[in-house]
Amino acid sequence: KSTDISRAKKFLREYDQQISSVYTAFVTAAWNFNTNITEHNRRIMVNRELASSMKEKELAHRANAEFDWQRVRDNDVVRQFKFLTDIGTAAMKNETKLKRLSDVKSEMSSIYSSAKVCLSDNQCYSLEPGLTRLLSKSRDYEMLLEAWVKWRDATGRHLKPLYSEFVELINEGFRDGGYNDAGDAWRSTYESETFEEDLERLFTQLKPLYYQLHAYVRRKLINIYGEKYFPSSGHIPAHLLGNMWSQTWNRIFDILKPYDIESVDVTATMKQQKYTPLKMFKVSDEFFESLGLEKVPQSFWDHSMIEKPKDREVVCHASAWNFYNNKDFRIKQCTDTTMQDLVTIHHEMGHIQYYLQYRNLPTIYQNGANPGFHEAVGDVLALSVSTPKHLKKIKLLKTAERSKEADINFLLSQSLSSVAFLPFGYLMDQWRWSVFSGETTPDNYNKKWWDLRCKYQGISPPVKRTEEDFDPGAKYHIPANTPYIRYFVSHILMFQFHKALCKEANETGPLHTCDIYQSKRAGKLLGDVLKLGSSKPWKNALELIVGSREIDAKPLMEYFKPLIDWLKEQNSNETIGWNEICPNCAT
Ligand SMILES: O=C(CCC(O)(O)[C@H](Cc1ccccc1)NC(=O)c1ccccc1)N[C@@H](Cc1c[nH]c2ccccc12)C(=O)O
Ligand SMILES: [Zn+2]
Repeated sequence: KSTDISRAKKFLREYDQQISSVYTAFVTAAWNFNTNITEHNRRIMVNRELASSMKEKELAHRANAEFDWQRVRDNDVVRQFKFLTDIGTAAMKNETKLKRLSDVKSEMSSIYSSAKVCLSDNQCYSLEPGLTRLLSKSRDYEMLLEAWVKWRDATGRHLKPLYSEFVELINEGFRDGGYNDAGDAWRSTYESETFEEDLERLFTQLKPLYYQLHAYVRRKLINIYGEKYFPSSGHIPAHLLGNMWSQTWNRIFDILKPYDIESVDVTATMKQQKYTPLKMFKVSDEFFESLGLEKVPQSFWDHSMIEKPKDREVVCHASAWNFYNNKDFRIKQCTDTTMQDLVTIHHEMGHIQYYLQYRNLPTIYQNGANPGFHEAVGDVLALSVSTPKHLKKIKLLKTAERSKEADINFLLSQSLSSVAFLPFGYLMDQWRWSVFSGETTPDNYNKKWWDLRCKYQGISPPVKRTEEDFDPGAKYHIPANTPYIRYFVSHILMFQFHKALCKEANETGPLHTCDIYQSKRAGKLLGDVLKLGSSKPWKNALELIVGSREIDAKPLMEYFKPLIDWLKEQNSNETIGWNEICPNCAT
């Protein structure tokens, strides 16, 4: 076996050329299925995915057979070989099972994305935009309850058998790939021995902030809906928080807002100014360009799907696509004209910016420094866009007064989408890792889910749940098999990035008023980190942007400091927190 550097580099060039063409073929088929859900498109996608796995397997096998690559005296070559020989489920020995794995996953995706529910108003709704709008706007307890239950009937209930089969297959695949189970493989992408302890420490650090917010919101909701709906255990019924999964609460800001001044939710103004999805994407693209970062190419505007088509079923959940040909990058999103969707657009455009920044790296390095980095890029810019100062600049707000009341209103609004999210972002993969490890079996999927939801989020199911239900399956990322801890990591990272970029932009005020718009220095610092892709360990990338190698919750706490003090005052007569066990949970 060779350790010759030039021979190894020649193999890597061949690898890059071969793997990028099978990825382009697969991604194209996946795009066609996601933007037109038919059995025909599903089959083509499954076949292309198999071909891609076969190619990964063949090239990994050749790499191990021809090279003693761990001993090549070039760290970059060794890193590329380490990644390309780690092929995950593509190592599955039984190819029939590998095809079944792909079939089950695409069938779950079809069921979830085509699901509709008909309510007692004799209307039938998809998740987007119908149920999403209803969950945000309705203040009718029974209406919200019907939508919450029927969505779970239409998705989770049907998915449970498929998901339990899926778990067996994906675990077998990853075991053949050298891992204990799928969770072990997913956690390995963070290249850290202490990953789980680090997460636990971060969550514990942030709990007090979440508990204060929870107590404030619970009091406000009791005042609106009445004491009788709220269990004595201290939990908040899950369907009252403005979101189908209670993961972000910003959509009920209007009933939570502390001071009656101009609202920072500019949805109404966007509608008045006849904002279209295209205009919203242009606003986002212009922000990236103002930092001296890349604009999206014309092909992005030609091929993206930014509105829900009327004539076919599509996967509406937003996503950003790299076609691995250095020129084709797209977003698929069923955009609604809301402030929330303007933030989501920045999130997706952040993925595209990462693609554009690392497009010239070898394919094997075209990933985030870690998955949390990829999720954080757009959200960092959204922190600047959401400031009253910026919204005034783009004429979505008339005044941007700096007052204590305005600051509290703004910080509360921001906390409803980032602080409220933390326990959900943390628990999703606690549940999934326990399923992959075998600790949670199909006969207690739902019990484990509600134990975690009750314990970490302090929410409870509004009606009794059983093991016929499969409530995790009602959230996109479970049937889509998309890891979720990346969003928890990104929610911490984004405030570290924000603090570093604000300093670079010479923004001196309080962190929550900082807007990095048009700062070429901030853009340069961010761009240099994104250009690394996954070519360096993520702690190196983190050190480059924030000057430390550790994920740290302090910038998040600093950002919300004024709010924490205010919430403690507001909650002086409240019982903070809730009992571990919650009512209505699976018996
Ligand atoms: O799922 C998304 C956005 C969709 C995505 O951009 O993360 C998308 C998900 C996906 C992954 C894999 C296949 C299909 C869809 N991820 C990407 O498009 C993507 C792009 C490049 C690299 C990795 C992922 N957001 C999460 C959570 C979230 C993100 N930002 C937030 C801000 C506040 C609150 C919640 C969130 C959610 O909706 O629960
Ligand atoms: Zn994302």
